[in-house]
Amino acid sequence: MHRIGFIGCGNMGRAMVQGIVAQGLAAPSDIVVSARTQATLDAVRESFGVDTTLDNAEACRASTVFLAVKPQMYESVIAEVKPHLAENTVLVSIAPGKSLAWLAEQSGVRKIVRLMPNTPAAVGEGMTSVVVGEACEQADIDEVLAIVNSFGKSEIIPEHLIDAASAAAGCSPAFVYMFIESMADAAVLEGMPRAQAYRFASQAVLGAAKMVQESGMHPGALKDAVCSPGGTTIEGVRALEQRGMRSAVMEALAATVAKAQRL
Ligand SMILES: NC(=O)C1=CN([C@@H]2O[C@H](COP(=O)(O)OP(=O)(O)OC[C@H]3O[C@@H](n4cnc5c(N)ncnc54)[C@H](OP(=O)(O)O)[C@@H]3O)[C@@H](O)[C@H]2O)C=CC1
Ligand SMILES: O=C(O)[C@@H]1CCC=N1
Repeated sequence: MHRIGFIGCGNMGRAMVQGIVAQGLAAPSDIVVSARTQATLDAVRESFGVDTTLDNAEACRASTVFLAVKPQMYESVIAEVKPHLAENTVLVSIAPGKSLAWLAEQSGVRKIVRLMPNTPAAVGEGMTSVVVGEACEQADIDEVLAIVNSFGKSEIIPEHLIDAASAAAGCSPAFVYMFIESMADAAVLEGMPRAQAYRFASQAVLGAAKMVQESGMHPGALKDAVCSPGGTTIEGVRALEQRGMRSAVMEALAATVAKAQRL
């Protein structure tokens, strides 16, 4: 594995660095991270032993450079590092709303990959969508896939699907955490201690997700198998449907897509 650069190391950058280091894909000394503040760099170095710098140009001395700053910072950070990006660098964007064409125009870089990762990368259970720019060679693609597969699963998709992929996997962990929190609140309401409620709710979500992935059954059939006739679960299904659960979730994901298109 060649040297990997990260410009920005907040919630998402940190999750990726954590995943890469934990899986041993790259030695910490082969990862260089830049950020805005020394406090972030000290924390990242302390946690993962990677090289750190306040100089974004230093993070560009790598074969693959991740831009892990907020979309609103992309234009200024790209302008700053443009003179330091080598001809053969693979520039990796993780921002919603920034197209391959826009990234190429701003950076002057030929080889560009758009990713949409998610924070479960930190525990090796990420789901990353990968949009490969035309100028990338197979070796570049292999290198990026090796990186993202070190912290979870990935799929190459066409660019027009990235907002859908971002809604379904990039943003959705936030909604799942809200679901887990709500279920735990309900258990606490019934008297269960808070920490125990999080263990129960989170393990149920983990198990249900594995059932979808491994049973080969339709999610609706899996739901039916939980609903005993005249039982307790179907009462809960009715309550959720009365409150428009499916529509609420679809509206939430559609809102993320609409925002990505405004960025
Ligand atoms: N959070 C998530 O779940 C996901 C985020 N993304 C994308 O990842 C990107 C980062 O998001 P996220 O990690 O949540 O944001 P954060 O705000 O947590 O992190 C942003 C990072 O950028 C650094 N930064 C800010 N300005 C500069 C600069 N001028 N030069 C170098 N570094 C700078 C900050 O440094 P400092 O800490 O020192 O202030 C910080 O480390 C965004 O484009 C987002 O859309 C994609 C998928 C999922
Ligand atoms: O909220 C955001 O914009 C980023 C992109 C996907 C998840 N977090």
